[in-house]
Amino acid sequence: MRLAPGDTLLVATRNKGKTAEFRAAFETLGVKVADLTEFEGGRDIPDIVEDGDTFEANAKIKARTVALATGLPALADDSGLCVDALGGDPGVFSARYAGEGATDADNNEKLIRELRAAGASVPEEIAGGASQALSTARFVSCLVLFKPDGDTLSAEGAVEGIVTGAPRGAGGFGYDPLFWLPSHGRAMAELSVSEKNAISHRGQALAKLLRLLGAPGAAR
Ligand SMILES: O=c1nc[nH]c2c1ncn2[C@H]1C[C@H](O)[C@@H](COP(=O)(O)OP(=O)(O)OP(=O)(O)O)O1
Ligand SMILES: [Mg+2]
Repeated sequence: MRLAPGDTLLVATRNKGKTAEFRAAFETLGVKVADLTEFEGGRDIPDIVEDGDTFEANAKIKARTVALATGLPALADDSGLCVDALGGDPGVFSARYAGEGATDADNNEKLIRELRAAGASVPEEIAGGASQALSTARFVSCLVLFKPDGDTLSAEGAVEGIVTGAPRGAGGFGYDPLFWLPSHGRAMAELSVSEKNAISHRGQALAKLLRLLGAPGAAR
């Protein structure tokens, strides 16, 4: 599959934060992005049950569902936060950490509560200037591009950071205000979309996927 300027790529998500990041990345290729709330018939696709055990399984479920419903190639992301002090949780359960229908605020509150209850902390030399550093962690993203002929391409990316109990920034979405980047001295939510794409789990996965598609260096 080739992505050419003027093409529209369907993204199998209802998360506007993800859409904004994909849109910014694909803009550099002249490729338009439409999510499930935007493309013709997208709203009619029922909520997709993400019951896979891995990010890749869930991304494939989302991409396949949308590609088969539309007859067009579809890109999906499944992602989450893996926190060391919680044994890798919430991982694939990140979106529903505080229960089905949980908001980002609910999930962030629960994360801080659980880490405080566990007495988690990070030594200053690792915390990299974070205040209230609670645990090392990584964001993970798996992207799957499902083509209507059944062919799939997938790519994964991860970014390391520190979960803090002191939210910062108003950008991004999800757990971004709690995710401190020692190398940048800022929280993920303090980055612009393009700064985030340049380092994030999703940005790295997308760069790999574009390389697999033969668009070297694009979108970063
Ligand atoms: O860059 C990120 N910055 C902050 N938080 C993030 C990020 N990337 C994933 N996350 C969190 C949000 C959500 O709690 C879960 C993703 O869950 P996930 O099912 O993949 O996405 P979603 O339900 O929001 O949208 P959709 O499934 O329609 O693509 O991990
Ligand atoms: Mg989801």
